[in-house]
Amino acid sequence: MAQKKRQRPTKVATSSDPSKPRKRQKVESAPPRKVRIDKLPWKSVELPDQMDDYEGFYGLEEIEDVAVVKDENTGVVSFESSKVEEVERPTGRDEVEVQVEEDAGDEEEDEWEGFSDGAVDEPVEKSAKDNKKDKKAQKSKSNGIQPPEEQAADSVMEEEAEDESGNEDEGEEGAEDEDELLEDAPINGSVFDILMDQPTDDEDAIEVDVSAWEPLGLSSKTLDAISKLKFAQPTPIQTSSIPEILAGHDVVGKASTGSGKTLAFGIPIVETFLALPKDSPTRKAPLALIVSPTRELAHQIGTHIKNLCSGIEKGAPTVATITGGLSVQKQRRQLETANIVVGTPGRLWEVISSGHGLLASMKKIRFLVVDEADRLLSEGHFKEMQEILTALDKKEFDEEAEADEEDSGAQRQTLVFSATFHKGLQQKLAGKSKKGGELLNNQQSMEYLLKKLHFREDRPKFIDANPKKQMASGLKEGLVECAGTEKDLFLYAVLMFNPKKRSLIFTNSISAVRRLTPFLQNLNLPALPLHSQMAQKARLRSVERFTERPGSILVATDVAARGLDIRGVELIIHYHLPRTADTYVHRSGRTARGDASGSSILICAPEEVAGVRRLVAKVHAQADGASKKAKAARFIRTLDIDRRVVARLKPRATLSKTLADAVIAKEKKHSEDNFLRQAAEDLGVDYDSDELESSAKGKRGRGSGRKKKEKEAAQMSKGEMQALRAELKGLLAQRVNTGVSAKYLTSGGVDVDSLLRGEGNMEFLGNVGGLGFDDEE
Ligand SMILES: Nc1ncnc2c1ncn2[C@@H]1O[C@H](COP(=O)(O)OP(=O)(O)OP(=O)(O)O)[C@@H](O)[C@H]1O
Repeated sequence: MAQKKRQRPTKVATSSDPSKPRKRQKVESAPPRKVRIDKLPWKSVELPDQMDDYEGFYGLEEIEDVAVVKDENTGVVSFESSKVEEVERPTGRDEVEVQVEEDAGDEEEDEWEGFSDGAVDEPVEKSAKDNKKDKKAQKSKSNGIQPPEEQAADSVMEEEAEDESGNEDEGEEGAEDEDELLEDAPINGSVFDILMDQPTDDEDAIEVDVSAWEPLGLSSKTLDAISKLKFAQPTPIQTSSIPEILAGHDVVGKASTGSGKTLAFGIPIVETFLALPKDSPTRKAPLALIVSPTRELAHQIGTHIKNLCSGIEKGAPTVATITGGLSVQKQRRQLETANIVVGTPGRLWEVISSGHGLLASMKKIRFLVVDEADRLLSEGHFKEMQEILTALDKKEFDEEAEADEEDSGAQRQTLVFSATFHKGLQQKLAGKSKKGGELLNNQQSMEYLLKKLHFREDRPKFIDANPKKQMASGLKEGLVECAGTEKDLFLYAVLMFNPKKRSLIFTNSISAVRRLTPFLQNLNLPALPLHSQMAQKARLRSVERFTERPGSILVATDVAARGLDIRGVELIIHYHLPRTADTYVHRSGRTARGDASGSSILICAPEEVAGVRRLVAKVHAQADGASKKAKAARFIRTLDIDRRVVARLKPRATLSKTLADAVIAKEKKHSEDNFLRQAAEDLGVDYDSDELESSAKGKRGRGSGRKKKEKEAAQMSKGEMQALRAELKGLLAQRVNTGVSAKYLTSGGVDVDSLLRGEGNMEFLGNVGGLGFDDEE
């Protein structure tokens, strides 16, 4: 039975707000005209892959942009459409933009048309006209109007759930408010283009000698593309993985952060695509599925592979990035034509399982890549990964009929990459675990999932590109010990000792980010916040500014710990200790990427020092046979900051903290008041904050001291705050003189402002050699 469905007539976008970027222009549409229903361009509907009972749905067809009109008097039903060129081609018909037709059905676009998902790129053959268009797009970018394809790349940050105590859990999609994202989305520039350091047109022309890549057996097309990326030689993980993957093996790859893992799997995937016969149906279907735990990473990987593909003259694969926050319909369309699909598990599952034959084509992929595998195969993403893997391997009735055929899983290669693997996971992946081991007892689910990965070989090739180290070789590690209550002051001091360095400060809570950012800003430091409760636009803007402005400081939760590939991060400061050794590795991995060097400094209270040393020892455990304690001492130095200097910085830090706390307490009180007022209104009672407070009196419990302080801070008057600001300004204008020490006296004291400008007397920095604090290196 043919099912006919009436589609809502397409609205043509109009806007009263000229500042809002519009994808389509307002067009004069033809008036609706009566049409013959049997003459319309009906489209057959593909059935969902997951539907068990097809009965009654065979032959389902749909039509768009047709209104069903019932005559009130006669009861006769007729059909009207304003774009029916397929039926009756009217003469002199007003032009209707084709785009309208393409987009019909995506309801939200009637409201907002500033960005398209645009994640599928056509990386081939840019004509002069295209280049011109690109330049134009660049120009509009600087005007604040972003080309749609770039806006898509911008909408990438993962929305993490975070509890009050600041435990940030990078859960996937779900909780996201699409409307908010759409509203937030358009910002200047594509963060991921910036992150990936896209070459300019002029730079494009320069190619480097890539003979060092030749032993890997790549085609000249791929070598040319690598040459355009200016990567003269492969990194160790690329050298080891590429030939194994090209030889058809499953690979589990481990290599330190920033060591080029993306291209270690990206290059062989692209190479395999290029080697497909011209008429291979796979050229028009997905060849690889790359799953990543976070949106930003997925987009980074997508951009990275697209950059490689854009250097291929002809016939490059198309790449689609499928993450939450963007329209499912559009992503489905992109997926339909993509050869390489990168995405986060939640949205991937949502799109793949939405029907339209996508699952059937995804089942034929030749590569499944699990990036940041330890993260993807653990809590949070487990369920969605499991669903994807089950669906990819599930045989349909027609497949079952072909009993002799090999498992569909055996057709595909599985590539698993990370900088960190739990020992148990590593053993499991390498096929070496003993039955009854820790993993089996404690993580039955992971065991199950590993089986689901369905390696085609009993033992995948385990490649550990740097078995001695998880940390980048250019990384120096240090710790600063201070009283727990003085962490803010010491953070300020460490930053002062590192003038003009692009620094990333990690905290374990959103509230700490909220507090530390204004604390540092009050002290004239260029601090930017980043946490999961920020609006997406603000998050992207922070990353963008951090990327663009040398010497800026990003204060972030662990949302920034994995994968962010920002060039030139010189200093990582762990304001709060990382909760696990792996987090330490990933946080610290945001600096010293590739051949670069960088420092990682932990700020510890005395009671935290022992734990930190254990953690660092664990990270370096594989280095050699020395005792853990000896290793930790070797790898992490205690930085001996001159306490007299810190004492001189204290008055300004205290003032700044008082001001930052007051602003936050006021904001908090304001939102609490609003909440309680609303609750009282809902209950139909009067709201009296004093009454509430007096009823709470006497109930002294945990946190009451803090609450008292908060209350005092919230009550600070405008005048008092102004006075504090003036005092702080005065202090910041003064030189910080270390005074007593003959050493510093001879050096003429310390001018903090000139230090900030990178002009200070570096002797100020005290005895902290080896971490880039001084000129000794
Ligand atoms: N052969 C190469 N030569 C020089 N640079 C390279 C090479 N391969 C990759 N890179 C660059 O190194 C940087 C890090 O690469 P990538 O993001 O793949 O690292 P990663 O190992 O995945 O890091 P993480 O574990 O932190 O995610 C990127 O900016 C990339 O462009």
